[in-house]
Amino acid sequence: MPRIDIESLEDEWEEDHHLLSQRRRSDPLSQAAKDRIEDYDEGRIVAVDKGQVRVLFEGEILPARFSGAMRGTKLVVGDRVRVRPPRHETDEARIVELLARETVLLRTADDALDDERVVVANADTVAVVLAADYLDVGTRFLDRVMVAASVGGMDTVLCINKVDLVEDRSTVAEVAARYEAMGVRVEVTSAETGEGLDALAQVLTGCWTTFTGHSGVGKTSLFNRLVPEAGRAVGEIGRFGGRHTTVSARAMLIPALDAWLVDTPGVRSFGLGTLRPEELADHFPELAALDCGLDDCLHEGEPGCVLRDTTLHPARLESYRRLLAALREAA
Ligand SMILES: Nc1nc2c(ncn2[C@@H]2O[C@H](COP(=O)(O)OP(=O)(O)OP(=O)(O)O)[C@@H](O)[C@H]2O)c(=O)[nH]1
Ligand SMILES: [Zn+2]
Repeated sequence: MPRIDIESLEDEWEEDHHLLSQRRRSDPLSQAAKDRIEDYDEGRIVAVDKGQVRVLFEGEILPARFSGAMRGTKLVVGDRVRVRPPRHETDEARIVELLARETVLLRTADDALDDERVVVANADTVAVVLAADYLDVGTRFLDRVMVAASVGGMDTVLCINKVDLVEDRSTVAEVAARYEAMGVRVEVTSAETGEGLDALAQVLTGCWTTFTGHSGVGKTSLFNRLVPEAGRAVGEIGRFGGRHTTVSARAMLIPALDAWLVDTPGVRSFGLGTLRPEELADHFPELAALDCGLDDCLHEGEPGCVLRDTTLHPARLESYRRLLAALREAA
């Protein structure tokens, strides 16, 4: 499998985006044109590359261009849009309007919440894949993604993969229980032996799920097991090449499950938007449930803070403190 230079791909992505923004136009639309737009049916963006998109429209994946009025709008995978269908054989579909986003996943840490930072819109779930033999490092990453998912309005699912590699499963069980207690759904899997894959498939059914996880945890292997026809599904958006040749996200359908899996290559961490330090606790389920009775308490051991009397898992407390420090620095 060819290795890619993520830094240079990200630079390229930024350049493309810059070019697109320079073409920004702001022609006001006539009322008649607005009325026409409202008549068009909805589609869903399934791939974005260099300002070109593919849209799922009436069961088909079509290449599409932006209408003039859409210039300067950055579309992302998962966006709901209105589509003017192709009018003749050599015509392309046109995206005429972006509809409001219900959820967002942001790229990069601690940035302002703006369109340029959205990598995926309207996904239901973020699935974090961790390797069973690497849970210490993994849970720190998971804790950040859980906050990003919560800020963006999505649920988190934890997938502990490579469970065939650990003999003693007590750590896996402890981590699973820790997160289940917070209301996170946990699936324990092996892409090698097939363990847990049916349960994972169930979680994905009928949803748009964004997969994330460090390199080597087994995301591709899980995809390949879940989507035996992955080659074909990818082929449908073939112009964008294999998964390592595109820098934006794209979605793949598992037809049998009506599940869309979103791949976000080149995104190394997820941003927390414009979250203020005093809001962080709202996105830690164990802390959100606490009521200190103190205004804007950061739960750092202030006199009277209930955290003093609460047994928060030490690893979660450490994650909380680290993210708090990061948010303070960004503020
Ligand atoms: N033993 C074992 N090996 C696995 C499992 N899942 C994946 N692997 C192996 O781990 C290595 C990395 O797997 P990938 O699926 O490429 O991991 P990835 O998360 O897609 O990695 P990137 O593409 O770099 O982000 C490969 O050699 C896989 O065969 C598993 O459940 N058990
Ligand atoms: Zn407090």
